[in-house]
Amino acid sequence: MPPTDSELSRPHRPPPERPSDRPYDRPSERPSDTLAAARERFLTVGTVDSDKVRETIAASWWRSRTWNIAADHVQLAYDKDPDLETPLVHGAAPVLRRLLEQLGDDAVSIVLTDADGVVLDRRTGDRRLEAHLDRVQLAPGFSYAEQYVGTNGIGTALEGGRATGVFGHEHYAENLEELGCAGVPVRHPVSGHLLGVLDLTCWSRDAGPLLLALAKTTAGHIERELTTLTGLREFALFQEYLRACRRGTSIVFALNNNVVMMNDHARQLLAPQDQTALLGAAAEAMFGSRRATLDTDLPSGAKARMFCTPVHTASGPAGGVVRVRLTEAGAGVPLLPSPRPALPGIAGSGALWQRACDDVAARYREREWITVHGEAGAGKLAVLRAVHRRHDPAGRFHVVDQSDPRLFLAEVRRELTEETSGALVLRRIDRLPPVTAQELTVLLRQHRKDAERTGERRWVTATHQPLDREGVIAPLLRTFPGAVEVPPLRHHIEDVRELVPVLLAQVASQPVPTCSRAALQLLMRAAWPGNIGQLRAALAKVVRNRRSGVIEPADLPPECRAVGRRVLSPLESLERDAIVQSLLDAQGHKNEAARALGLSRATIYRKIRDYGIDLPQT
Ligand SMILES: Nc1ncnc2c1ncn2[C@@H]1O[C@H](COP(=O)(O)OP(=O)(O)OP(=O)(O)O)[C@@H](O)[C@H]1O
Repeated sequence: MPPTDSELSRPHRPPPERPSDRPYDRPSERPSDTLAAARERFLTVGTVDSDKVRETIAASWWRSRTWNIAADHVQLAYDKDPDLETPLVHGAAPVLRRLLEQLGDDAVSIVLTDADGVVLDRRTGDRRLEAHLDRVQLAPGFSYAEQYVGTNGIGTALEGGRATGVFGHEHYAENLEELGCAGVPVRHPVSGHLLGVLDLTCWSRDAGPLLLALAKTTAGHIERELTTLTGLREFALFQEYLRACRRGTSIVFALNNNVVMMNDHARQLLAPQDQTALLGAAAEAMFGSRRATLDTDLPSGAKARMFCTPVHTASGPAGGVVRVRLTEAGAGVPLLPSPRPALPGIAGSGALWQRACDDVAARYREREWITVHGEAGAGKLAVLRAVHRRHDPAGRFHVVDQSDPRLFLAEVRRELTEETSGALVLRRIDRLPPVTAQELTVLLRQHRKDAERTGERRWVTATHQPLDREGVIAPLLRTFPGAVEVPPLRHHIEDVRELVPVLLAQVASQPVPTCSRAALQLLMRAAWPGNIGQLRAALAKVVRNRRSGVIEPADLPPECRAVGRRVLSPLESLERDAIVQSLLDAQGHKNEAARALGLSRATIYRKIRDYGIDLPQT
């Protein structure tokens, strides 16, 4: 049955003590002039009345302000040619048609957007509402992402990754104040990727709890259509992939527009830039309908032979499976699998993170003295500790911190006289006063000479954060023949998924809380300038208030909710890793990095901007 005006309308009850932000947002139940006054105060004085404004809305207002949205007029992005040949548009079409028939000429508009908030489809049976939506440009081609419009049902649902209602004066832009919107994210049924938003919009005075309930049901119906459409195709692809994996020890990929599958051999044997190059070549080969064998030169210098098998179903192409044989190894790429056992106590499988761990482990085996550098909280000490524990679980692991420079040298001297084959870490040597750094240099040089004579197996390492100039510690750095960089968290952001349970286990007592998918999405989109250390501190803050159960977006501190980036697909993460590595190899020279990857100059600049890659200047 279609909902009627009376079903959608809101019961008038007295306002609650505090606004609720329960699992899904509900329309405001307080008089609209109170909310209007709260909004006015926020816009003029910059304070939020937390007893009058729901938390989700307040967080979104802050984001809107960060994006410099003008509240009195909005400037929307317009895409004159949005992609309408997508599974989302096809899957949604019958569902939207049925709903419009049910709604008849009720004043409710059905809107479908893509993952960037660009309106793909809008259906309305009511002329007056339709004309108003045209005036506020809630129309095909215009983006209702929060960064253009501020708080609204579409953009705010996209930012939070969950069903969200925005009603009347809760909108940031004043020309939306007459509307009530309920936006629900629509996800790909297999990959879980965000595809877009289903939004229902009506006059604010008509909006009630049923609007959000109806939007959720409709989004559910679209996802079910997508399951039928894509389920068969992806199931066929998965079966073919498993068959290829079972056949032997070769590298296997399977891919289509939505999913990339890659077996362990691919991860272990291929450098990130080679993975990207192979996936690119495979994607092209998949356009054909026949099996193909291709020989490819990879960026690392390796050569590969690819056996591509397209997969078809009765309803069309489903993607393809590729087996790869490396015919020649490239620089630093082994031809045989090297099983990579997990390091104790730490998480992370992103390409750059793994590379840093492998590098430290290789230096450990040689007992090469190294410095480990990287941004604050990137995990420098954690990697050193884990590598040492893995090889010598009972061995001595001693850390000397620079926090008290007067005691620092005495402690290092004492430690160096210990007879041990354990590890010594000099932490944050960039903060040592110049005199201490000089004395330490002399002490270590002398010890190295003695150690070479006696064959001592002690492993001496130091950590430091990025240096503007090496300056006074240059001689100290030269005492360490090797250096390894630990990447910032934003360069292996997908590892947040693995890090969160490990960090929660560190900071919470039993039973350890878990993290909902929506909260995880937010954590994966935050900037984390303080890296893993900051993520750990944020989770410690959360568990002080929630000792068990499931962590939801509302539990997260504000720093996690000022989000600015979308979650990358597996293929995009690989590409981002390859670009970062190539830039590092080229000392930051973008043209050189583009050449090594076979990209044009314009493309690498665009990708650096899109992925938010921000490397220290060299
Ligand atoms: N991969 C990881 N898995 C689990 N916990 C980690 C990981 N990396 C870092 N941590 C935790 O994050 C916190 C910060 O890490 P760590 O102290 O190693 O950073 P750092 O780079 O040495 O910091 P600083 O720059 O301040 O010296 C620590 O509590 C550490 O245990």
